[in-house]
Amino acid sequence: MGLDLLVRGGYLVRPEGVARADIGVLDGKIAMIEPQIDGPARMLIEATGRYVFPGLIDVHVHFNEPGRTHWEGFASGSAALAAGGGTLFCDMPLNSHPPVLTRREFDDKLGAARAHSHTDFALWGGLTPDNLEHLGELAEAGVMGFKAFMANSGISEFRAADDATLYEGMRLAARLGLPVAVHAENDTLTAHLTRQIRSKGGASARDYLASRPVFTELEAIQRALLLAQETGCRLHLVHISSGSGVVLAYEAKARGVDVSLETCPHYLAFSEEDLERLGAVLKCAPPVRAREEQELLWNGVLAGKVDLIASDHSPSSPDLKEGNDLFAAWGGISGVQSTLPVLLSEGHWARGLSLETISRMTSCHPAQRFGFAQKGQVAVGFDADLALVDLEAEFTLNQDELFYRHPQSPYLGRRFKGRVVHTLVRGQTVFAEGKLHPELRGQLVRPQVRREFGGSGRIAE
Ligand SMILES: NC(=O)NC(NC(N)=O)C(=O)[O-]
Ligand SMILES: [Zn+2]
Ligand SMILES: [Zn+2]
Repeated sequence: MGLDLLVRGGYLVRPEGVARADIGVLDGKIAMIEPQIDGPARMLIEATGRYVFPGLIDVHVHFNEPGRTHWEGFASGSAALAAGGGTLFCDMPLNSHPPVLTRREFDDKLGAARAHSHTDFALWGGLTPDNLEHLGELAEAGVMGFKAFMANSGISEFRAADDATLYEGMRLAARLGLPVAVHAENDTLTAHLTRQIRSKGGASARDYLASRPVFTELEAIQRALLLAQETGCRLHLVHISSGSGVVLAYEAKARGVDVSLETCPHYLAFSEEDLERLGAVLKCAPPVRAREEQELLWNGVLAGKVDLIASDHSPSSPDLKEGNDLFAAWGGISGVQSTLPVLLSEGHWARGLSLETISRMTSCHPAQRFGFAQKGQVAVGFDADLALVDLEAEFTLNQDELFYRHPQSPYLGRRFKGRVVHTLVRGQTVFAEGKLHPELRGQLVRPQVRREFGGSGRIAE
């Protein structure tokens, strides 16, 4: 059989372990995996000494197109994703404008994503008090699930979901077989504390941290878990920032609540002192936490309690990140390019986190949880979405290496060990040796809904 591509000699990172093998690709799929494949193949990639990960699936990005493309956009966002070994991103329904609350906005975003994305993509729909009657049409259109904010989203046209909206939205989502993802922070308490601190002139990093303490996150997590249990809705907790949050959610999961736990590289890489040092470029909600919470979060990751890691890449135009008033600055950081380097440096090299666990959290689990049946594993029959990594390469992240529309990031100037050298989407190179290969256009990946997807959408151990 003639192959389109042969990836030769790499160490494949697979759920069952890391082992050396060749990969044969035909029509964008992995057609064979053998200790040695002799071809013939139209193209050869020499991967000796490289680690071959399944391409990263980042289930939480804000590329902000259409409507706020001057903040990021599909072209620059997906290029950065690919430079970090990513092959599939899941775009949030905001801060694109208008946000994705109806079929019409879904179609507009789909058109823009097909025209400009260099990798494959899936799309979240929104769940707000304004669009309960549109969830059905969004499901039909192909959203992977519904995203709700329990606290202020920072965007006036995307309103926070009150308890009644969450409850009704979850009931509907359960019937539609789709998950609900929540940004879990208590709106009343964070707004109250913010007002109190602002009225005394508070504006510093410490003031901002004091306005969103861990318990305000825990309260919202707890409430979301109860609502999921009551409605039978599959719940996805986005960006859990604290180890205490992981402990709370994992207990519920162990009791049988259908919940998946996401955290982000910035909560693992940074703590409160870093926010004081770096300022607005590291501002996000929930905020980075105290060292003890950060270590507790690492414990959760090392113990396999965190299902998946996503970037929550949420940039803005640079002017919104200027100044010393931490409350006035845009909340959201640029990191989609750095997920794997952070996990390799701080996880694998610094803490002994296995490569298999890293790839489970960044690829296999996201695919299983959200029903991306063709994605997430280096295995025969799956899409040939691959990230080739030089595990030993050390580098300092420089501005000229960032593919973001605005080359700002809290990771600038940081030292990393473990570098992505080549990324392929469906067997086609999109990034190699520091350069974007812009030819490929991404496709929409629709979720296989629970009923059809091996019956569960649950993450295998
Ligand atoms: N509107 C946003 O993009 N918000 C995001 N911002 C953060 N995390 O600071 C988020 O995911 O909540
Ligand atoms: Zn959020
Ligand atoms: Zn987000």
